[in-house]
Amino acid sequence: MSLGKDRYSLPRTYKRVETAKGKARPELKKFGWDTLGCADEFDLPPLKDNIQRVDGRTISVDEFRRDFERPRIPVILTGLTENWPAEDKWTLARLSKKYRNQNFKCGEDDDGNSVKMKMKYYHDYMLNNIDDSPLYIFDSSFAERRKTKKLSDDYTVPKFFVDDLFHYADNKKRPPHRWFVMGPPRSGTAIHIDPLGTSAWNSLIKGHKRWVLLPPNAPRELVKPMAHEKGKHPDEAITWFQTVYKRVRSPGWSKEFAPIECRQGPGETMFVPAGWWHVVINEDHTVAVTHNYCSVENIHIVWPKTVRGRPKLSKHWLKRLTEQRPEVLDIIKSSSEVPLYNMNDSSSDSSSSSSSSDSSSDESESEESESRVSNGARKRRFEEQESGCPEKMSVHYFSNSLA
Ligand SMILES: O=C(O)CCC(=O)C(=O)O
Ligand SMILES: [Fe+2]
Repeated sequence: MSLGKDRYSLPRTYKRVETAKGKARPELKKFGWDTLGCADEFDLPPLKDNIQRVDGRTISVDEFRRDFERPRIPVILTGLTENWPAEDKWTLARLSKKYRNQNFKCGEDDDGNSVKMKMKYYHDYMLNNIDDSPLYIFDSSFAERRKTKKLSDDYTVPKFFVDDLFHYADNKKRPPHRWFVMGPPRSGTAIHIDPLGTSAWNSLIKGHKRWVLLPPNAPRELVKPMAHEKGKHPDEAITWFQTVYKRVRSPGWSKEFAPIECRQGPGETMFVPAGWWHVVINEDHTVAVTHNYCSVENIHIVWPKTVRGRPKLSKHWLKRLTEQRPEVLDIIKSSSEVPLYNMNDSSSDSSSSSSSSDSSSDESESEESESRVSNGARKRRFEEQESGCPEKMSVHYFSNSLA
């Protein structure tokens, strides 16, 4: 059925792709990656675009906070990428030339290690694969690697998102927060809530993404594929769009949990407020950048989750915020589930958390480099916390709650 080696342009692509696939999704070895024939048959239902769009060039930061960030309303900001070098530089042709021999993360193995592929092979794969749910570049260390860090000069963090309070934590200690994202049609991100109560922005440079967002209080049993819907790709966007999508669009779906949907086009920046479920599928070849952040508007959500999930980081962060942003302490105090004075107490790791392995999860992520910088990895992105967050961050951050 599949053309195998002949499908690709470069002589080594087939081998490299097979190796990456074997690590990222060993369970597909027997079943195969293109067995469902989605490349031939899969069509998304007609679009019902009902998201608000606002011109990012004319709305002020205060207006954005008042109208969208504070009330946690999703919105697409237009016009923000207008002068970004990425507009010219992030074509497939230019990226695949400039970063030809650089490795990018396109998956994660069962032990949480990044699965990487050289850009030249990924590019060939991206253009020529017929996989049902293809490998997806979701790389959070691009800005830290000598030969790929220039990518971060190609865009500017929009003014609405500049005040990221995690910025006060040491860069090595803070959770992964930025991802270079590139993938073919049918690749995407399964339904999830972003980790640690962070909000996100996602600027699309090339191609089109279909998004569905559901409110934070939508019941997880209804928004995630049920056992009989999971099939061979239980944690993939394509499965969601083939199953749950019908449910959330049916007349029986509660108005309270009404979906917000759109097709995001080039130059559009999606704002995903803290706590919202979202699922994304690429309609064509896409290139994007996304950041997660903590601001004065969501720190009341981020703080208690960080204390639980990342106790050691929370102490370090509190110290820095006390020194440099004392005005946010009141918000922290009123959102905190434990008295802040307990935070210096050596017993607080266990007393402040729901699980005795909190501190070890914090230890394991605070130093290591590979998995802490990883997102996009199938595993990391989809493994869930008790509270229902699959991860943009490494699975190691949350090993406490995955147990
Ligand atoms: O562009 C995408 O695939 C969505 C990414 C996303 O939701 C995430 O990284 O949390
Ligand atoms: Fe997300």
